[in-house]
Amino acid sequence: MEFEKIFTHVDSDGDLRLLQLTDTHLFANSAMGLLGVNTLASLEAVIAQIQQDDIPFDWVMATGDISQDHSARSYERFVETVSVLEKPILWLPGNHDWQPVMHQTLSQKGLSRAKQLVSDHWQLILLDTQVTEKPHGYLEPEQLDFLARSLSEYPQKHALILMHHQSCSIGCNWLDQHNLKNADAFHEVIAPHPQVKAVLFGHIHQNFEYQSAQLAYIASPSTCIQFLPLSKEFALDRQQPGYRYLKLRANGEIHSRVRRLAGQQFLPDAQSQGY
Ligand SMILES: Nc1ncnc2c1ncn2[C@@H]1O[C@@H]2COP(=O)(O)O[C@H]2[C@H]1O
Ligand SMILES: [Fe+2]
Repeated sequence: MEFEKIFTHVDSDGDLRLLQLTDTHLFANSAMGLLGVNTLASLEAVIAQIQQDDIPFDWVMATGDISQDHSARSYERFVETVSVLEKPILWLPGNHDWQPVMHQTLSQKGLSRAKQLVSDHWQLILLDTQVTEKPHGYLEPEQLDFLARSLSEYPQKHALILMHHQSCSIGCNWLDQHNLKNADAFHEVIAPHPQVKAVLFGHIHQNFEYQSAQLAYIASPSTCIQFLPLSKEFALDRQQPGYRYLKLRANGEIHSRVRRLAGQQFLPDAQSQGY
């Protein structure tokens, strides 16, 4: 597999500004929902919120589970809906995505295939952790090699690593069984590279931030349904859909926050036991 790279230049303040959108779980049929939440309507509401918030950003990062039904139409809907932001989008696959259709459709709709973004002070590395038709994640040797190579290539630039699955425990037992299975191998690769500042992920459908001795682990709410933090068993949250904003400073600091929709418009079916 070929890993494409993009070079980008940021304005004089040196900050690289990102929006994270994750786990949109879209369908071909715009009337369909996940556990009672219409996923296209909730994504549209999040996009409208972003426009209203009017925060300056340069790139959109889509961290997986774009589609819930594997259809080309669901991927088209993603691009059509997010394109109103008029910003470039980079993406990586989640456990629910169907990569043959995902690659083809997103490329046809004009999205880059790049998995490395190199800026003045930062590089972003987007990894594929998908294990076909399994909810947990795994980094194949090819992905670990790509990561190691990219980090060695730019030792002077701060690094943000993006992937779908969590490489640390998040305190939800039922979700932690669907984690990155070879997190040890991942941590071995990044250990000699102190420029790695954070790993940004999706999958857990909740806000999450944890700073370890070496790096920060950061996740964002889904644009549809939310899982209850710190719950042993499957449990939904009444928190609303949202997105994350990140400002990557020239000095290596990350300033970030989560923004959720106001109100209670998107509430999942409280009786649901999973999907
Ligand atoms: N009740 C459940 N128990 C365990 N796993 C579940 C349950 N319901 C859904 N899942 C899986 O857990 C995953 C977590 O987020 P995903 O969006 O990847 O999709 C979810 C399903 O694949
Ligand atoms: Fe998901």
